Amino acid sequence: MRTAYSVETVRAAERELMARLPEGALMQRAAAGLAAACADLLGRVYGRRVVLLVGSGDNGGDALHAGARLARRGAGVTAVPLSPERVHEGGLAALRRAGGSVAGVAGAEDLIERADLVVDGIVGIGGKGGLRAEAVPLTEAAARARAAVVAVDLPSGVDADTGEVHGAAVRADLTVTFGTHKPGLLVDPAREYAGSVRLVDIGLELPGGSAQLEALQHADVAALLPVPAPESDKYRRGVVGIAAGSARYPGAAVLAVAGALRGGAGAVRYVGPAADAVIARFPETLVSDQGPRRAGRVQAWVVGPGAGDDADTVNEVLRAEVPVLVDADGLRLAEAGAVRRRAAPTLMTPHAGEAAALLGVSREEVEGARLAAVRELAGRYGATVLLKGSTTLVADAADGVPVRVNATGTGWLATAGSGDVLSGLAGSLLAAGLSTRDAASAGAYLHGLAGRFAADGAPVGALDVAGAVPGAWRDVVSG
Ligand SMILES: NC(=O)C1=CN([C@@H]2O[C@H](COP(=O)(O)OP(=O)(O)OC[C@H]3O[C@@H](n4cnc5c(N)ncnc54)[C@H](O)[C@@H]3O)[C@@H](O)[C@H]2O)[C@@H](O)CC1
Ligand SMILES: [K+]
Repeated sequence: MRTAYSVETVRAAERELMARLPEGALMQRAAAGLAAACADLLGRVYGRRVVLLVGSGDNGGDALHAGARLARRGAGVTAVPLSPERVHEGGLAALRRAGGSVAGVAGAEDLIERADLVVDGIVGIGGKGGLRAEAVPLTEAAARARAAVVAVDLPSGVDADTGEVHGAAVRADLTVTFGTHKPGLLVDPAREYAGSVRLVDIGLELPGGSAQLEALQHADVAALLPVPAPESDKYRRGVVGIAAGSARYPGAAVLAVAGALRGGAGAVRYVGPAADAVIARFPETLVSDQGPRRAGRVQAWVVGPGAGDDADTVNEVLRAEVPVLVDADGLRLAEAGAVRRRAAPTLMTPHAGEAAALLGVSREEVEGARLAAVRELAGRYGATVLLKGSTTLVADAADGVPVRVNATGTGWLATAGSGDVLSGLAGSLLAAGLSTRDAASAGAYLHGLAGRFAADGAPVGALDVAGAVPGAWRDVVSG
């Protein structure tokens, strides 16, 4: 599992460690890791041209000390301090001793254009707001140039704690981060600015249980997925009910069932007006036209995909005493009070547009502040909320529970009906006994991986994604 900690927690851990180490030792660890990452990227260090963009704090200090290491290996290193009156003195002296030079901001754009590598040491976890004006032309020059851009700790200008980007920010090819991931490195839009991320261990000890974010990996998901025991039968494995589709949108029912059949439940019950279409495609489905209450026992419900305006079905499902996943039209039709009053857990799965409608803000606001939006929705509804997107987030209503972030997705998943497959898949995991948080995060993980496998670099349809879920499942459990 990858975890990300808040700036406040990182600072406290750093203070504690620094008190036990000789002065400057921590920065040397950071600089050594940074220099090694730069050397790997350059391939050959000798003779390469490196420009360091140096801010006024310790982030600039890291860049200067790493620059000194590269200069000692034969690179031509030039530091460009953005506020020459405030620069890390020890770092600057080390760079000079190693044969590096210092240039003013005035001619720096030319240097950047000729560089092989630009190191962004403008700001790290001490940054407030977007980049200041004097840095913007330099970072634009870096983006234009053929040089690789390596960000120190964080791309300067992004918000470490929230992943928000207010104003200009550096776009890096690689971010070398120290001690732990910061939330901004895992959540869009900031994540996109970070490029690939390399974590350097500097010996920080972070308090267990206080992470802001968790990103599950194969082994974590494998441990969550249900495995049928020898004595299992279809009912013990769990039955998932799908109340979806309408005369107008029968396809949503088919797609939700397609996802549910691959999600580990022993049987899938379908309730709604698209039974013929469902049976034609998936004859193993148990269908009923009696409405959710009289459809027979289920261990979890999925309601909403393609529901149109059928509020009665949504409300009937919300009165069930089993976990309920609400998606798509169901999100609009479900009353907040009815969701909050439920005794059994609820999982809501909006995309940014649906989340924006529920919160009464614009889609851009949700996309720009995804962590805040998902937490706010979970709190308002007293539910687990899965906010879809390039980095899908899963938040619980309870305070202090790390938000899960899923990064297995691919842009090819942005295809009609893909969300219906996810709702069926996650609902099936709920019926198999996973908690709402685990079902949502394991479902998103498998769905993203299935999207990658099905797409393999080309467009795919939602049924292809459902068809690729077993392959994703096998990949996860086989490590
Ligand atoms: N504290 C530690 O123990 C360690 C810190 N390390 C490095 O130190 C960094 C934190 O250092 P600092 O606390 O000095 O903070 P930073 O260097 O991240 O930034 C603070 C400085 O930048 C200025 N600043 C703030 N916002 C700005 C903006 N938007 N544009 C331009 N300048 C801005 C501030 O006036 C201040 O001088 C980490 O990100 C990491 O790179 C590493 O060396 C590892 C050890
Ligand atoms: K930086």
